[in-house]
Amino acid sequence: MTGELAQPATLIDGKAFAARLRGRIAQEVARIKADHGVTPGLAVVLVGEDPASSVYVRSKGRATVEVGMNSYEHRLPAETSQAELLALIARLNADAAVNGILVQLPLPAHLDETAVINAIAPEKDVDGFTVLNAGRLATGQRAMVPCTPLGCLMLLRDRLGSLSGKDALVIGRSNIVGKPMAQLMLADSATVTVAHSRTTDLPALCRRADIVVAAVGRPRFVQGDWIKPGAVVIDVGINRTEAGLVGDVDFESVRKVAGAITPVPGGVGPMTIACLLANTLTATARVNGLAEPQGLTP
Ligand SMILES: Nc1nc2c(c(=O)[nH]1)N[C@@H](CN(C=O)c1ccc(C(=O)N[C@@H](CCC(=O)O)C(=O)O)cc1)CN2
Repeated sequence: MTGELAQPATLIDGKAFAARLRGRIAQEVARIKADHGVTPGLAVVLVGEDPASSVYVRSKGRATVEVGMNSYEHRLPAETSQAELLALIARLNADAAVNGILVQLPLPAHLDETAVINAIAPEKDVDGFTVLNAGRLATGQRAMVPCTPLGCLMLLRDRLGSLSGKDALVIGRSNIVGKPMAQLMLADSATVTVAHSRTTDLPALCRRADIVVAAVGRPRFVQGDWIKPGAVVIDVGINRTEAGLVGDVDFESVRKVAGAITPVPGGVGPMTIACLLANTLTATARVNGLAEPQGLTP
């Protein structure tokens, strides 16, 4: 293959980075408890029994308690109606002990995901998925930022220092990852291209990119001969295949060309949960008029 480097790519250890971030959050939680008598609270709502979602919700609850926050888990049956779900969200919006609310996605098909998300009070929207927070992010205003893109941004800044002037390619245009990721890198003065299923000549676009964020939901989609030597590759994919869990990047071919790459598992995934805790702490500080801990927001 052309462009192979003598050294394989550096592994970006998201698991270790996330552990350090959770450690910092735990210190901040202890400090605001001691100084202000405030304990952050996170409510997570799961509708149905999707096995992967169930695991994520359990991990979120465990991580919440481990950093000293209160965790409120609401597991609802798959046949929960829209009205019942909206009534629960209204109760959580009104509950002063709850600083963050998260509805685990995807929801069962009979529920209106957009309406459910937008029922969450924007100041408690720790997923950053409400239209108000998405609009604030897009217009450069103070927002709650979606957890996965926030985690990717932290890893990129840690690796590169500044993103200014870098050519960045986001593959995928979802509201959860692709669009907010593009907004965050644009705000950091990268030159950002968003590619999707109708993009022509994706490999050519990819070869120009100093940064590639793959969030396309297709196992091992991005190939080594698409990568500019030395580029930083962030793999957001979580695909369960017969060969096990794989990302959206063909790890073996890409690592020979890239300068740095996130593995799957152990890359972006753990950052998603750590950033959820970061957002919950930020939401708690904001609602109580406390100084926001540094380094948890873009
Ligand atoms: N309301 C939300 N729903 C969903 C989100 C989200 O951010 N908010 N993101 C994903 C799922 N997700 C969190 O909810 C998530 C995915 C993956 C991981 C993770 O740590 N992955 C591990 C591998 C774990 C495994 O074996 O499955 C890794 O990559 O190392 C954490 C959270 C969709 N829904």
